[in-house]
Amino acid sequence: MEVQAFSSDHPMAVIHFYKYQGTGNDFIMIDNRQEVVDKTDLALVKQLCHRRYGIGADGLILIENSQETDFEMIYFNSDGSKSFCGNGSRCAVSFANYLGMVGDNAEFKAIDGFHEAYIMQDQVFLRMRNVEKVEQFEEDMFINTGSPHYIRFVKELAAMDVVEEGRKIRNSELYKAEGTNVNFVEPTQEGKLYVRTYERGVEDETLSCGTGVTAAALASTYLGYSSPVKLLTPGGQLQVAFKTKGNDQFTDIYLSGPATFVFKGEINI
Ligand SMILES: N[C@@H](CCC[C@H](N)C(=O)O)C(=O)O
Repeated sequence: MEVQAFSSDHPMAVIHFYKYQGTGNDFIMIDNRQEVVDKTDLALVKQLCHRRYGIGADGLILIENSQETDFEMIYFNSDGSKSFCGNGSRCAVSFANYLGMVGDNAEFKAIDGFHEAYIMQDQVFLRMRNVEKVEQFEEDMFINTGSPHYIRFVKELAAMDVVEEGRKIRNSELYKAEGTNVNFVEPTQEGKLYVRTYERGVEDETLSCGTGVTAAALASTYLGYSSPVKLLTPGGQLQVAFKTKGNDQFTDIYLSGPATFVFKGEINI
């Protein structure tokens, strides 16, 4: 990845940022109501997310004003590509609450449409978009939960090379143009699902993926699981509740888990 180090010699602007994490999926949050960040500057997004030359994060989120709803959330992966992010949205709701833009209930706009969310104790509950279809590939599945997810149930997930296996699927003929996130899932003895995710746009394994665990929870209904499904990721625990409609449709999908402020700072660009 090509990035440039920050230069503090001739600062042109100061950006105040906040760092949040949702089960270890970490994000730079910026209040962009005054348009301090040029959202077409993808080199800046890459630079800010870089773990050695920048602040370091899986993604960057801009919170902007919206005419239609409480706020708009604009999500960038660390490589500058755009998508929808479940954990990022939960962190965005927590950040918007901190900014005083919303109370414990919020409605916001994202790249995949409008979302409702609420905060209860230390958990943020996020309503995901309805899922209209599940694609089946022998034992694997593909579900779009706002972002695209390939799901494979495996054994001995803890020992698996998720980066190598995930990258093969992400770069396969079927997906290489648009890319896909790849989730490896293993049922646990306690009736939960252990999920590890290779994320496109980060091009690495992340500690957790909200849209990914949502896809895994919906896919697990074909193995006899029912709502709510508890999921363990390397970064912590999430829950997905939903209603089923017919064979492969899901409505009222709620992803919930913690969304935590880590630190804040400022950077000259
Ligand atoms: N970590 C996210 C998903 C982020 C988007 C993904 N990498 C993509 O490009 O589709 C989540 O919590 O949902």
